[in-house]
Amino acid sequence: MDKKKGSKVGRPTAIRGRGEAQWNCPRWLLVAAFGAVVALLLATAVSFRGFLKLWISPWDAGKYSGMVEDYGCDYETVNRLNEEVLHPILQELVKTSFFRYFKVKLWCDCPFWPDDGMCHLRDCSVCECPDNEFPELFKEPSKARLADNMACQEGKPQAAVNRTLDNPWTHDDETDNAGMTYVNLQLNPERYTGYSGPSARRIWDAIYKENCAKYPSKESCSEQKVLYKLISGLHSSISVHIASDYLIDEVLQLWDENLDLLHDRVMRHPERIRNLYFTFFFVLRAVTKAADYLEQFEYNTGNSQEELKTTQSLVRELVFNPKIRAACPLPIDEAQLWKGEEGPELMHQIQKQFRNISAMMDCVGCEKCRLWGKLQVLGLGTALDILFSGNVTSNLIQPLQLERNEIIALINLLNRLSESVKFVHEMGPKAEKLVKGKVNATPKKNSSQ
Ligand SMILES: Cc1cc2nc3c(=O)[nH]c(=O)nc-3n(C[C@H](O)[C@H](O)[C@H](O)COP(=O)(O)OP(=O)(O)OC[C@H]3O[C@@H](n4cnc5c(N)ncnc54)[C@H](O)[C@@H]3O)c2cc1C
Repeated sequence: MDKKKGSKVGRPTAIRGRGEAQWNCPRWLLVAAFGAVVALLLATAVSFRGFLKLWISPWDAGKYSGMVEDYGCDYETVNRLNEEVLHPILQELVKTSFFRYFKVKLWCDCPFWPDDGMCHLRDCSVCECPDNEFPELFKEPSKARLADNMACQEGKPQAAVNRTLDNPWTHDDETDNAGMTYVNLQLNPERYTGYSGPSARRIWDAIYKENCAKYPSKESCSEQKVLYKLISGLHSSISVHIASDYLIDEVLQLWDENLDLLHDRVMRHPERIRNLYFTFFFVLRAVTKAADYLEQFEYNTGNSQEELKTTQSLVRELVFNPKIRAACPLPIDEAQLWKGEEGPELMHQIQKQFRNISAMMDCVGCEKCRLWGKLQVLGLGTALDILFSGNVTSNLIQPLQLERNEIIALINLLNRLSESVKFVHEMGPKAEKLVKGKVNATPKKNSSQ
């Protein structure tokens, strides 16, 4: 049948009865009408999903429900466990004199490029401890690591990756006292410092592009993905701390939360939240795996016996906590990683990447960010050491040996992550509603203009 003729015949007219008009309707018109209805239904579903996403809290909407990746524990349980058990213990623990002093070299030159960082705010600087403030016992190294007198890595990027160390994941060495200072972490909280721009961007770019690409290839192995998730989770945590303690007014020195920033940098990227939880759990897993070692460690600072007992009992409460063990009984099985022939080579490669990241902390152009960057990367390196060292060639397994500074870094890192998880859980939904409210309040452009 010719198309023109067909279309004329099919068009319903006023003089035809209803039934006639339906029967004579051409097939193309029915198909078009059906298509339109399907499209309408799809559009409604999509916009309803968008509506749900914006108005229901991300926890309620199931955005972050279910299992934390690679861990036998769901988000709700992690949040509850953190708020009821971990956060209160850790907050107490990091105030003790053992855990509040961190030994650090703050003034090494960047081994990768000329220093270009500038941070003008006074909150960029770190107030170092006067010599008489930190515990006398801390002046002695806690244990003899391979003493190789590692100095700063100036101008020797390779030196940062070729050393033979006890902890092959990091390049910090507590036995070398030259240029080391002690910092009271309680007086130098990680918070907004104003450090940003090309210097900060260059470091994050170098970390992600050169040392832990998100997915270097489609076949990218689980081990590479773990490294990416850990760094991304740490990055999320730093952003959360900036958002939770932000300088709203420099003149008035007014500090408050910045929920826009929280939303922009973290909440609107579900993957970054997932990585934060992953990193939190990873470090917690390391702490509980090293429970016996941590329990036995010498926490004496020369202060009162009372304080020593408090520190020891808080450590025990943390590492042997039955609620933690009962709540999430199936953690990541680290023995599943580094399998196969290429296991040892892969381990060396990823250790080298991580040491590069560690060395890159000397390029951070803001003192306080450098302090916390170094501490947290050392904490992550310690967690990696606890969980992975010795997994590749079982005949080389050595008993765990940690330096005092590594334990301080590990526990302070866990505390920072615990704070971030708590803030995201409590303030995330509010940040999302706030941003949605602003979007709704924006006057719509007049269509006739
Ligand atoms: C080690 C280090 C420590 C720092 N500490 C502080 C501090 O204590 N206080 C302070 O005020 N500033 C700190 N900064 C600076 C801060 O991290 C930001 O770089 C700065 O605030 C500028 O932020 P931005 O919006 O440009 O994005 P950035 O946070 O610099 O992010 C750069 C890019 O990385 C990607 N990205 C961001 N977050 C993630 C994530 N979670 N996972 C994967 N990719 C991501 C995005 O593509 C983003 O555009 C630190 C920087 C570094 C490198």
